[in-house]
Amino acid sequence: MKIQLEAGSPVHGGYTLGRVDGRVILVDGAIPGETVEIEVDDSEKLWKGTVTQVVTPSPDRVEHVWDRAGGAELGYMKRSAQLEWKTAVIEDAISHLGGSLKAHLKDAGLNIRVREVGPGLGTRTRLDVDVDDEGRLAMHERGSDALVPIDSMPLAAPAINDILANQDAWAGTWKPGDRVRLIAPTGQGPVVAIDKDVYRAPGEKTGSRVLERAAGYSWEVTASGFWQTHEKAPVTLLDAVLKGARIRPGDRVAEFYGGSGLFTLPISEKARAIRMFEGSAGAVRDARRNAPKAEIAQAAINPHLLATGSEGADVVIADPSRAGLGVKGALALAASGAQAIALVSCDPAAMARDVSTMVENGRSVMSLAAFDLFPHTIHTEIVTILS
Ligand SMILES: C[S@@+](CC[C@H](N)C(=O)[O-])C[C@H]1O[C@@H](n2cnc3c(N)ncnc32)[C@H](O)[C@@H]1O
Repeated sequence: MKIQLEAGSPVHGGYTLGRVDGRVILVDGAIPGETVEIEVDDSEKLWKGTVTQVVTPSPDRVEHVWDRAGGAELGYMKRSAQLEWKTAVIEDAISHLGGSLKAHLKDAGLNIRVREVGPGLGTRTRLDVDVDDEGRLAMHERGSDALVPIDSMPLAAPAINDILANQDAWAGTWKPGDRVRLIAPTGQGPVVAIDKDVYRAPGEKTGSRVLERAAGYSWEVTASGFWQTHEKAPVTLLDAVLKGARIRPGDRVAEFYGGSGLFTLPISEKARAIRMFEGSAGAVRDARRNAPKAEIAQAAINPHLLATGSEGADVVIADPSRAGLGVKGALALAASGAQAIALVSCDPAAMARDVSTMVENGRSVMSLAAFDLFPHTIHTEIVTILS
């Protein structure tokens, strides 16, 4: 079914809100204010529509930076419009899921504004791709299982694009069905990781870890493990967390979801002591090498551990995955004796729930900074400091 409507405000997931005859439709591919024709999928209770024609284009509409495959959902609008979009999505999450948080932020004079971090293209240091039946590197079409062969990906760093453009030279290194990670580390030349094997040139294996550098520190990170993907993410998040939490030399710090030690290493140099918790065995091995002064435990983090692990800490840092802390986890941190809590959230809805839970249980937001570390996508990174 085709419908024409005016696209309303953006919401979580990359949609704008549309309304027809009082019914709400989630619209994919529109910019607020545009009149668009959409193909409606009415198979679910909540209708969704995909733009088939833009009737009245927004002045913010540009040629898509990457519509060959998924991974750049907002690539059809100017970067400034993407920042406004992401800001509106965070505000919407706070209004709908944040309880009294909206009023709390207003009273504290804190405005939300997603900040641009560097250029929109050429900044991604990791790209996960598949090998198709013909041995070509490929990505999934958005919302589909179909593989599209690629020889460039504009969001990725130039060194990754060099590998994509010269992939014939790598024939024989990977095979159909492989999952391949292309990495352009900040501290060394590019590598290709296929499962546990890492290559610095076609057929030429190298060590399993890559060197990352930021803010005068360096980390060795397992190629297949987690590391922030935007080249400026480490320095941006370190700055926001370290300055925001105001860690002093006498402080005892508890860190949860510490990964390979991005925050653990600098804090272990600044604070009296840091205890870090992380679930992945590989990340824990890396973190122990990267931050030998820290006490690092491999553990499944849950509300009980958030409570016991933060006992005696002056500062708590938590950087959970997309699901966030959860209400019980946020309650545990709110009840800790820490003077400062730094929460790094990569999902606006989880952030709104976690921060409002802490605010409604005695904590105050000192700052809330949102960074566009995933340009052209729907994702944002948010650092909230609470006292
Ligand atoms: C967003 S990453 C952040 C890592 C690190 N702070 C960084 O910026 O590089 C989240 C980390 O939490 C870990 N993790 C996620 N859920 C976990 C859980 N329930 N228990 C323990 N670790 C978990 C993941 O292995 C991952 O390393």
